[in-house]
Amino acid sequence: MKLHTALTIAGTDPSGGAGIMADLKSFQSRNVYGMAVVTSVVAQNTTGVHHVEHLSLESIEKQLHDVYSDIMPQAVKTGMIALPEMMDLIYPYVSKPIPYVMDPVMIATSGDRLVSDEAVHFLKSKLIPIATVITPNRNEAEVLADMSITCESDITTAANRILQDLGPQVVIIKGGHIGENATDYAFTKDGNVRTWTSPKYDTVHTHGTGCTFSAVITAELAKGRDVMDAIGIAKDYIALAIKYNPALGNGCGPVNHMAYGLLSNGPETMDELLKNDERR
Ligand SMILES: Nc1ncnc2c1ncn2[C@@H]1O[C@H](COP(=O)(O)OP(=O)(O)O)[C@@H](O)[C@H]1O
Ligand SMILES: Cc1ncc(COP(=O)(O)O)c(N)n1
Repeated sequence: MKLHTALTIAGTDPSGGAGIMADLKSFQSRNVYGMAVVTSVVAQNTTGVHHVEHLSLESIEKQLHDVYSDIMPQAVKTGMIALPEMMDLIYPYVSKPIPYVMDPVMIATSGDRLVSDEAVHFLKSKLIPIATVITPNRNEAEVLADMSITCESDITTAANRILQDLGPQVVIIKGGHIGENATDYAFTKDGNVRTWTSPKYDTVHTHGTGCTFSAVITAELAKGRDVMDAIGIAKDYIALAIKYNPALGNGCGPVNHMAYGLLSNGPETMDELLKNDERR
């Protein structure tokens, strides 16, 4: 049975809620073979970030080489890339002709900063221009567009600035931190705009929502799905994952990666997968 393949390049979360751990859970839930290159080892849990150790450039390079020289991913995402030197190293790998989803991770849900100012500058000048999709939350969009976002028209202005000045194909401004509902806005380079709305669940358990959302998009792009369809699936997935969160930990807990598969009639039952396989 053939599986689609996706790679995440990001930091870790030993408590399993965010970073690489959330990405691999998302890939697996969407029936995609997940691979992971670790950039930084982060001691964190639902209460916050407590220690960060960056891996050496040599280690990151060797991990990237071992993946790309053996199992070529069909889509790649980046999460926490804390230092500009790491971005330099990663750049040639994410510029390969496969979809590249960039989650411009800057600050954890707990409020802890995860990347340096210099890295943000590099993110803007180097990685975002080659991204297929970028998925900033409100704060990240404010930094990228260099303006504050307080209403819907600010979202449009910020997205247009990001598209024009930084040049990704699609920018999704996530509404987890804006408005009464959870509305996400996607703007494409060729002028399309789409929104997806779910109820905003009144919960503190949103640790790893951004990682999960962008990882599901990556998994769907690895299958060759259209970007807008991929975003729609990611939106349904994250809404159910938050709604049915397992309420773990003493702080902002993780989401439920089992919810979407169990509760939605997703297109990919095992039967359908096997049928697809026979057709190949
Ligand atoms: N309380 C919530 N209820 C429903 N959806 C939410 C909630 N918080 C975030 N989301 C959704 O989760 C996804 C990640 O958004 P967000 O939390 O803004 O990202 P980040 O984790 O990067 O801050 C988006 O699709 C957003 O709309
Ligand atoms: C290693 C790592 N990467 C990213 C996040 C952001 O998490 P969130 O998805 O809650 O914004 C995190 N807390 N840790």
